[in-house]
Amino acid sequence: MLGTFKGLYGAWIDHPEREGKLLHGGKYRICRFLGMGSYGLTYLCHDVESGEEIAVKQARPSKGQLGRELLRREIEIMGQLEHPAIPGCLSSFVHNRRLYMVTEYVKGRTVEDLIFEKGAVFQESEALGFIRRLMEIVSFIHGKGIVHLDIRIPNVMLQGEQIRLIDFGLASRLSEPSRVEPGADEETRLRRTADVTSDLYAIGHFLLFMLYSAYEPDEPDTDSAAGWEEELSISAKTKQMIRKLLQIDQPYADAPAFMRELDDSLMIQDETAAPS
Ligand SMILES: Nc1ncnc2c1ncn2[C@@H]1O[C@H](COP(=O)(O)OP(=O)(O)OP(=O)(O)O)[C@@H](O)[C@H]1O
Repeated sequence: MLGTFKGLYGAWIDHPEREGKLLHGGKYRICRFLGMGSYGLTYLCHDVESGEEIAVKQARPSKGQLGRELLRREIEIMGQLEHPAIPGCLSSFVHNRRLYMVTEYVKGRTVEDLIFEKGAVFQESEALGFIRRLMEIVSFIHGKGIVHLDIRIPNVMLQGEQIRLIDFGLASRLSEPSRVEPGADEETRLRRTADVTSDLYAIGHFLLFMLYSAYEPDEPDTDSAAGWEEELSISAKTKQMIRKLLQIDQPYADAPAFMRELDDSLMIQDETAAPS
């Protein structure tokens, strides 16, 4: 009974603000609710004065102090990451005792939408090329002593030809003590430990999603028990890189170690593709 009540109360207080509502003393107008994450509610807003589109994220009221704390961290971390591929954190404000973060709005599509809604297909060389560009961003973040810890296809967007990485809600400083609970499952430990190998592990899964976009089963609609290594027709080198990213084999020590191998592999692919 208490659980049901808590659930209903949470849904009620997390209800998104209405379109047209003015925030921050009339500075921003809500255009559209973009979505609810584990800890935040995000809106597309207009800056009333400049007419510019911006994204405004609010901590989910039902998450209380933890939600506010995580948003405060996200604001701090995003403030340290000035990079064309990362939406800039423009400001933050408190409205009706609630904390909000203002960032650039990315007008594009997530890789998740591209694959599952648009039916985009990434062949091996395209997927590797995309990952190489994404790794430039990941490597920049790591260089700042930060790990993203949530690199997934809904958090990587394509704006025109440019890749943009969003959602730093779980990002962490490399020096921070781990926030993974001692009894956490293996997958959580691999993804969320504040270490560069966690982002590389996530990149391994990201690459698999891209490669599966081109996968055509021999018999459609039958669930195969085979794993990715049997199902995907990809080079032995790509398989080897994925095994290291997923920590099946000795993992890469850092992003540059993976990028060096990736560059070699892309060069070999180019040479093989070039007409003789
Ligand atoms: N700067 C941005 N520009 C464009 N869309 C954004 C931006 N930030 C977030 N979004 C979109 O807003 C929605 C909600 O994002 P949010 O980060 O709050 O949660 P989430 O990514 O859905 O979930 P979680 O935080 O649990 O991973 C998502 O659809 C996301 O693509």
